[in-house]
Amino acid sequence: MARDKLVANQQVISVMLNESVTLSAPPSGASQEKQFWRQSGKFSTPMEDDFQREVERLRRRRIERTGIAAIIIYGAFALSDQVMVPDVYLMAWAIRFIIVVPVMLVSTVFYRHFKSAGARELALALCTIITGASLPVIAALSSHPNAVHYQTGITLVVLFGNIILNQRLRSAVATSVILGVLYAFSLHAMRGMSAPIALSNWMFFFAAVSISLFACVRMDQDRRRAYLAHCREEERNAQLSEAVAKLERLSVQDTLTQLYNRREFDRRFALEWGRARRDLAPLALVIVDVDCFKPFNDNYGHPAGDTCLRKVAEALSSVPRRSSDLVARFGGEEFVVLLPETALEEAGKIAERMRIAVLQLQIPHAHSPVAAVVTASFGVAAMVPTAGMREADLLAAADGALYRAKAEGRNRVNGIVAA
Ligand SMILES: Nc1nc2c(ncn2[C@@H]2O[C@H](COP(=O)(O)OP(=O)(O)OP(=O)(O)O)[C@@H](O)[C@H]2O)c(=O)[nH]1
Repeated sequence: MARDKLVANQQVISVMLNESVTLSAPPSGASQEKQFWRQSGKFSTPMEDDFQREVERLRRRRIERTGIAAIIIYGAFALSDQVMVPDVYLMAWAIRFIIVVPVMLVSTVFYRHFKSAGARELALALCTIITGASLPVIAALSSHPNAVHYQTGITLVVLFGNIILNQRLRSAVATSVILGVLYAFSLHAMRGMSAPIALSNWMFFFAAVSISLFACVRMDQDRRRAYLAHCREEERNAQLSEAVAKLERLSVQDTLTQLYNRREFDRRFALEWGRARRDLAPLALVIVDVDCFKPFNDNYGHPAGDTCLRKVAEALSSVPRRSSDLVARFGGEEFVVLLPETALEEAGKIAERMRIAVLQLQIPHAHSPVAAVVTASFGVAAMVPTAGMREADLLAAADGALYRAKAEGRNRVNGIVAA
C-alpha cells in the first residue's frame, strides 16, 4: 500500500517536473504560456486530482469565515430596504432572513460535510444563485420608484461568488450566466427604467462579471504555479534528505560487506569504552581473521575472495543479538566485534558460535592446510576499563589472543581477560 502510494507520488512528481518545464522555466515566456493554454490550463490527471484536493482543502478551511462574512454583508443591506422598497420592506426582510440567510447558513455549515466535490460545488453555485436572485425578486414585488436601483446588488453577489468563494471556473461561468439572464429579464420588466439605462446597467454587470471571471482564471493559474513550486520544493527536499541519508550510510558502511566500517567502529569503541568505564561494566572485543585467505585469493581469484568476505560478514553479523553489539570490517580479511556489557566467558561463546557459522558456510578452500572449507580464527579479550587503561590495551589483548589462535592451528577461539 505504502509502496503503491510511493509509486503514485513518483508518477505525480515526474508529471509535475515535465509540466514545470512548461510553466516555470519557459525559454520564451509567451509561447510557453500559449502551450499552457493549449493544454486547457490543467495538469495531467494524477496531479490535477491532487491539486484540486489541495484547493478544496483550503476552501473548506476558509468556508466558514467566508460564509459568515457573506451573511453579514447580505444581512446589512436589510437596513436599506425601508428606503429602497418601503412598500414591501417586511416582505423583503422575510425573503432575506427566512429564505436566503438560512440557505447561506446551511451551505456554510454543511459544506464540509458534503462528501462529493460535485455536491459542494453545486451547493456554492445554488447558494450564489438564490442570493443573487433574491434582489430582482424583491425589486419586482415593489412599485416604489427606488426599486429600479435595488437589484444592482446582484453584481456584488456574482463578484463575491466568482472571486471570494473561489468557485471552479465552470461553476463561476454557470452562475454568472444564470444571474446575468435573470438580471436582463428583471431590467427589461422593470417599470420606470428607460431602455438605455437598463442596457447601461446590464453592460456594467456584464463588464464587472467578465473581469471577475478573468480574475478567477488568473487566480487559478497563479495557484497552479504556486502548487508546482511547492511540489518541486518538496521533491527537492525529499531528494536532499535521501542524499543526506545515503551519505550518512556511506560514511559508516563498508562498501564490500555492508558491515560498519573502521571509522564507525572507532567511534563506537570510544563511546562504549567511556560508558563501560563510567558503569564499571565489562567490555569485550573479538577480532576475526579469515584463515589462509591469501591462498584462497590466489587460487580462486579476487572476485571469489570478495564474495567469500561478503558471506563471512553475513555469517558473523547473524550471531550477536543485542542492539548495542557491533560487527565491523576492520580491514582486509579482518573483522572486529564489539560486545558491550559482556564478560570474557560470554564473549567466548559468541565467538565460538561465529566460528561455527563461518564453518557452516561450507565455502570450499582446497588450498587451506586447516580444513577443506573456509575457516576463521578468533581472538577474544574483555576488561572492565579503569583509570589508566586505554582502548588500545583491549585491542592489543584481542590481537594477542588472535595471534595465539593462529599459532595454535587456526579455526579456533582464543580468549584472555585483559588487565
Ligand atoms: N578478495 C579480497 N581480498 C582481500 C581483501 N582485503 C584483503 N584481501 C586479501 O587477504 C589476504 C590476506 O592474506 P594474509 O594477511 O597473508 O593472511 P592469510 O593468507 O589469511 O593467512 P592467515 O591470516 O595467517 O591465516 C591478502 O591476499 C589480501 O590481498 C578484499 O577486500 N578482497
